[in-house]
Amino acid sequence: MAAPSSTPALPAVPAPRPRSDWDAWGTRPATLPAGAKTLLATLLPGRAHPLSRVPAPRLSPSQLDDTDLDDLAALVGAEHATRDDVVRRRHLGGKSTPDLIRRRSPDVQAAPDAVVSPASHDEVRAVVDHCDRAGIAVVPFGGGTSVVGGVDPDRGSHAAVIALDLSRTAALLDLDRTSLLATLGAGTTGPQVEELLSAHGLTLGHFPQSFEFASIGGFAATRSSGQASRGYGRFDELVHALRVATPRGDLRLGRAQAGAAGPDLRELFLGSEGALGVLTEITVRVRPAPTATAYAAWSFPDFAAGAEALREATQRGIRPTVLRVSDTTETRVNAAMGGHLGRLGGCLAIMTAEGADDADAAATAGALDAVFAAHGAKTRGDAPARSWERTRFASPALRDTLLDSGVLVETLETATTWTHLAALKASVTAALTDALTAHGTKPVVMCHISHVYPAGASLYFTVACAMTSDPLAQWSSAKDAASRAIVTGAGTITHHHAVGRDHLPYLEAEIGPLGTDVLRAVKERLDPRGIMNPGVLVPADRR
Ligand SMILES: Cc1cc2nc3c(=O)[nH]c(=O)nc-3n(C[C@H](O)[C@H](O)[C@H](O)COP(=O)(O)OP(=O)(O)OC[C@H]3O[C@@H](n4cnc5c(N)ncnc54)[C@H](O)[C@@H]3O)c2cc1C
Repeated sequence: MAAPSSTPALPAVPAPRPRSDWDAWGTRPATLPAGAKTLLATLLPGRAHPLSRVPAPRLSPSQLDDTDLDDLAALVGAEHATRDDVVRRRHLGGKSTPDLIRRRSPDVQAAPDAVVSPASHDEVRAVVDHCDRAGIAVVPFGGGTSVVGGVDPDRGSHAAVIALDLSRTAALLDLDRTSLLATLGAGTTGPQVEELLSAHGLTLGHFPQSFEFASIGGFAATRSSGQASRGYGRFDELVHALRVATPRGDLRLGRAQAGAAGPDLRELFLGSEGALGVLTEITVRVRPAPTATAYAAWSFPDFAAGAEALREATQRGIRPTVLRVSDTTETRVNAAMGGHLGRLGGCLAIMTAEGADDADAAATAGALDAVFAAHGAKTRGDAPARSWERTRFASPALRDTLLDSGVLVETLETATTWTHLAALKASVTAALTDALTAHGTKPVVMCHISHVYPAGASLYFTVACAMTSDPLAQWSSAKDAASRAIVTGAGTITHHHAVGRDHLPYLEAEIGPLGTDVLRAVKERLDPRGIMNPGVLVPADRR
């Protein structure tokens, strides 16, 4: 890409972007693709419980008194501290399937008592100080795309809770072109980050499926992983420095490259999920935007062969940008749903590889091809990978359309070592299948390897089944069964969705009682009154 003719001035503020609808993913309903009807007939043998959207939800009344609202308004501007129901309903929580099901309930919806939107670190600092003094819980709210209950309006033991909406902090604050470091306001969303960086011929390369709405502060607070993680690294690997506002004071972490000044305190805040403080400014490693991309796909005879091929390629150091393989069920369902992927059998693997030029990108595809062929893979050209890239942000909106038809679709993820991968996949699949079958709704359980590392990989499950008349109980028992299979099967309770409130009951099985104590001690030191996101990372009732 040619260098821009003039360097845009900093700080630079991005164009505003539409937010996701309050009760769905995205901004407009998705149409089910061709082939979905056949799939629905298989999934819904005559007992659909469709769930409609609620046009005018009833919200819990605000518990924030006039004095506190006035005080907060004085800190951020009257129009940026509000108890208005239309604003509060955009902050009811995240976007898991249970969240979307709850939004369709005619019952009163638990809402934050106010939404407060600071525009800078100093305003965040002032709001946190006020809430600490007044005993008001604070839920940092980035894009609100959490799928683990991370942005639920939980008051804990406090009288009121605010959603601290960080969208007004969106900006490119600083750019060090020499070191390739960009400092961004925490509320900058994925597309805004790329817009701001592309003006300088740069990219961050972080593309989670929630890219369109999630924020850079949220990526850091949840240790997000993007679809291009093989090429660019997980989000935590992209973070150079952080500025944090905690109830006890401010921190600036990540002064120099590769410091050995004791334990790396950035790691305390990467994955801190708003429970320790507010990440206000994030300095990330950026790269020149890619100049060439190669696309390729293969079909493996089975998942074991695909996993083994990905392991070998990764351990040999072959580094495409995106690399993933679906199991046979997911490959078949995608083929039935899409039409794009034709009638592929076996297990589909796709790859994209960025390079300095076409030959460089093609060389990565060629290196993978050589490894994959030895594992029985057949090449499938570039169309499946191009099709995946074109449609990759569109599929989550189908969840809403499927709920309309009485189909529950939800995802969950884990990671483990290559040694335990096959057994973990089998046990989680069995747990989901058994739990949902016990409800009389035999599911379709699909899985793909979404992120690969030399020592292991992540497993991403998608589950679809007919919805019962109590879909929250239905999914809760399946999720519990899967989570138990994960923690007893050498998996992590989360590879990238984070802990939130939903995974908290399973965290101690992973980090042990001492690990839980360490987290509690850090929380007590930084947030002695427990105002920060009560119930996330540390149980609210144990403080
Ligand atoms: C359809 C869909 C697809 C998804 N795909 C992916 C994926 O591919 N990869 C992936 O990693 N995740 C994915 N997620 C999960 C989610 O998008 C990520 O967790 C994302 O990082 C959250 O960003 P956010 O800005 O929306 O954060 P929010 O949902 O607003 O917040 C998430 C957590 O971080 C805290 N938080 C947010 N901002 C700050 C801040 N500035 N300071 C301190 N704490 C903060 C919140 O309090 C909360 O605990 C997906 C979610 C959905 C709904």
